[in-house]
Amino acid sequence: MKKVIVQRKNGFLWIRLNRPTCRNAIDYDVMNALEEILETERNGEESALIITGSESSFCAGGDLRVFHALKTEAQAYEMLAKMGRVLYKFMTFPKPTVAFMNGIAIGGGCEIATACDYRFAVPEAKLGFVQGDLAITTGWGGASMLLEKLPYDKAMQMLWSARRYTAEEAETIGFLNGVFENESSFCTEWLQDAFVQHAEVLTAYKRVAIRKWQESNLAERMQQEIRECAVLWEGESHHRAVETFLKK
Ligand SMILES: CCCC(=O)SCCNC(=O)CCNC(=O)[C@H](O)C(C)(C)COP(=O)(O)OP(=O)(O)OC[C@H]1O[C@@H](n2cnc3c(N)ncnc32)[C@H](O)[C@@H]1OP(=O)(O)O
Repeated sequence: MKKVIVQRKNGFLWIRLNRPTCRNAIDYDVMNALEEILETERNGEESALIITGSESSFCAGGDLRVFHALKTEAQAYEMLAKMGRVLYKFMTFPKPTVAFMNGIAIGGGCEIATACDYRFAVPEAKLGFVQGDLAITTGWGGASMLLEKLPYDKAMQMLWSARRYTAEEAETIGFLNGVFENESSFCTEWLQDAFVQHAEVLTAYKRVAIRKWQESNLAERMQQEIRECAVLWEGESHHRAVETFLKK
């Protein structure tokens, strides 16, 4: 079974995270697949990219079973920086990007969504930067990207509280651009009229945004954020919190 499914529908590129038994958590195979897709599809024919999850989850963040083997700061940094590079590629993808959160979006799942230009969810989705509960920060550059997308106080509220928000609350705070009953209503009520037909207009606008992020050294800021997380990762509190989850 492919862990990441690529589909082309009505001029859009769909990426579907496909590990439903662990709520589409991200492991190394998923990171590698995403990196390859983002490289090969940069100049593809589709006008925009949509990322979603299979069955009824978007993404439960990093695969805690796999990454719990990483104990030291250096080991953690290597993994975190790898996904950080993938999310920077997402953030600076030359076309519009959309996260359609078809269910739970937790931890790194919210970091992936933050890298996208737009974020939508189904009404029953729960969303949160829960990393704080695991005694770490966002480790894939999510905080730096969130501060580009939300007003300062709203971004910090989501990060500092580590709260799980309902879709309605996440829309109110500005993390979500809208809520749709399902993928089909998202497509007919939003996606099909969202973008002009002239693809060169879409990419030209995206370059304007990307230039701003390049000039404000977003890549470097994400790296520094990843270093902060790697330091905390090594701590006892983090390892204990993950063990508690894994013992459930
Ligand atoms: C490392 C980068 C930074 C981060 O992403 S930190 C955040 C990491 N993610 C988390 O802390 C989320 C942990 N998971 C949860 O809180 C819950 O499982 C979640 C997502 C709310 C779903 O709850 P439920 O729908 O009730 O499902 P459940 O708990 O019974 O889980 C079903 C199976 O999926 C597994 N799973 C869920 N999230 C996972 C994860 N992140 N890594 C590895 N395995 C994960 C879970 O262990 C369970 O497996 P099993 O069926 O018991 O074998």
